[in-house]
Amino acid sequence: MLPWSVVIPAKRLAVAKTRLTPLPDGLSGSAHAELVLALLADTVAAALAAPAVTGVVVVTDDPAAAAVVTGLGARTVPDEPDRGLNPALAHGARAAGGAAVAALSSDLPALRPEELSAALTAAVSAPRCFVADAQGTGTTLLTATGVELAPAFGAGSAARHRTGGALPLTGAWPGLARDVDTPEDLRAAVALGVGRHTAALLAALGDRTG
Ligand SMILES: Nc1nc2c(ncn2[C@@H]2O[C@H](COP(=O)(O)OP(=O)(O)OP(=O)(O)O)[C@@H](O)[C@H]2O)c(=O)[nH]1
Ligand SMILES: C=C(OP(=O)(O)O)C(=O)O
Repeated sequence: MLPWSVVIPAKRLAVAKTRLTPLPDGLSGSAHAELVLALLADTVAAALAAPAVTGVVVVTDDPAAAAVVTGLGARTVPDEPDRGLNPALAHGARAAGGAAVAALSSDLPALRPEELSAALTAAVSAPRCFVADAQGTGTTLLTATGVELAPAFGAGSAARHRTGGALPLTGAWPGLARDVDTPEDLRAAVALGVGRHTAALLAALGDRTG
């Protein structure tokens, strides 16, 4: 098994995941940031627990996100060069170093460590591989072994990654594919079973709103 470095992007929590506004009336705006952070924390925790993963690098300038993910055992690097998601991922991949690097979405609360390990084990089939999201249009995992990561995340990224020569990987990894962009996605992730950070926050939000 190759030793994989996993790079996870996280822009400032307050401005991230604007499509995810499931919060009931009466909750403070900080609940949105708490939810974005819980999704990130569960993703990072699952990645760190994957046997194939030797280290996780989170690219972020958000102090709260940095505190939580370093507490879980990840490393952080500054959000440079401040030109958006793909340059940030390329920067994180260079900082991570190593011959096997993967970019992972930050919004996978139902990710299981064994799913990520299975996908990374399959990712030796080609120099660059990717896993599409549950819709089939986006990307949740992009891998590179011995070559540049060349990330092309963003709307419609699955087609871009395929056109750019990355091999699509499929497998029995529903939590890896289930990214959370909308309230509906969050419900689907909860149905799969979310990690402890997201589960605790949703329970607390339920208590706060009665
Ligand atoms: N470090 C870093 N992460 C980024 C940057 N842009 C986006 N991200 C992260 O990449 C992921 C996908 O980002 P986007 O698709 O732009 O937006 P989003 O936060 O998912 O949500 P929407 O506002 O609902 O589109 C999220 O985890 C973001 O935090 C960036 O410039 N730097
Ligand atoms: C960045 C992506 O996804 P999203 O905007 O849905 O988080 C992507 O699928 O490449």
